[in-house]
Amino acid sequence: MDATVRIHPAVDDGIKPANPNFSGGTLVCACTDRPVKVRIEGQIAHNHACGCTKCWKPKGASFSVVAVVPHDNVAVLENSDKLKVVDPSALIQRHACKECGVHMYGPVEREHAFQGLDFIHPERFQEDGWAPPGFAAFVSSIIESGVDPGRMDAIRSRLRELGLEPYDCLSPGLMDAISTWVAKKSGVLPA
Ligand SMILES: N[C@@H](CCC(=O)N[C@@H](CS)C(=O)NCC(=O)O)C(=O)O
Ligand SMILES: [Zn+2]
Ligand SMILES: [Zn+2]
Repeated sequence: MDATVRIHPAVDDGIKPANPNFSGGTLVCACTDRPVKVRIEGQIAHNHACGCTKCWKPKGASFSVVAVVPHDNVAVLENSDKLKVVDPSALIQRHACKECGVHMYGPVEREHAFQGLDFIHPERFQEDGWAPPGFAAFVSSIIESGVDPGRMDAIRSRLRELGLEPYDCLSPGLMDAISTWVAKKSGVLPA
């Protein structure tokens, strides 16, 4: 394995398996003073590495690790006054801590296949046991953050070694789900 290619701290030294008894936890931002705390009920879904420029990445990481949970399972526990929406025009309303910059949760409120889901970064859980990432999305997008295009073969190989199949958009299953939603909405497929 070429471990010199750094992807993200949650995967670089081996991916931890899910605890089947994980029933939720608390996400905490990086502030030492008055950290934002967000309670998540239940296990996360569709966890993946994302290479896009919009998802929050820890320092030095080329990918984020991001998953979804139903919006009703998300509750801000402490210091909500520190939260600000990064880009109000985006599909994902990423609520970031104004001080440390960590994205705490990102609801999809717009009419979309992902409506009702919130995007979260499970590495911010205080607890272990969350479902590990299963694929890598928006891999080519890391070039937009300044990664040398000549490193892409090595990065895709490393992702495959880690069991994170690389895709330049979302995984086929999620892309199919989005297109199915669009086809049913337009009426070309029965609802
Ligand atoms: N190449 C673009 C891709 C951005 C993108 O489409 N990100 C995906 C994955 S998170 C998305 O669904 N974005 C919706 C949003 O940002 O609201 C970038 O890196 O900025
Ligand atoms: Zn913070
Ligand atoms: Zn992303």
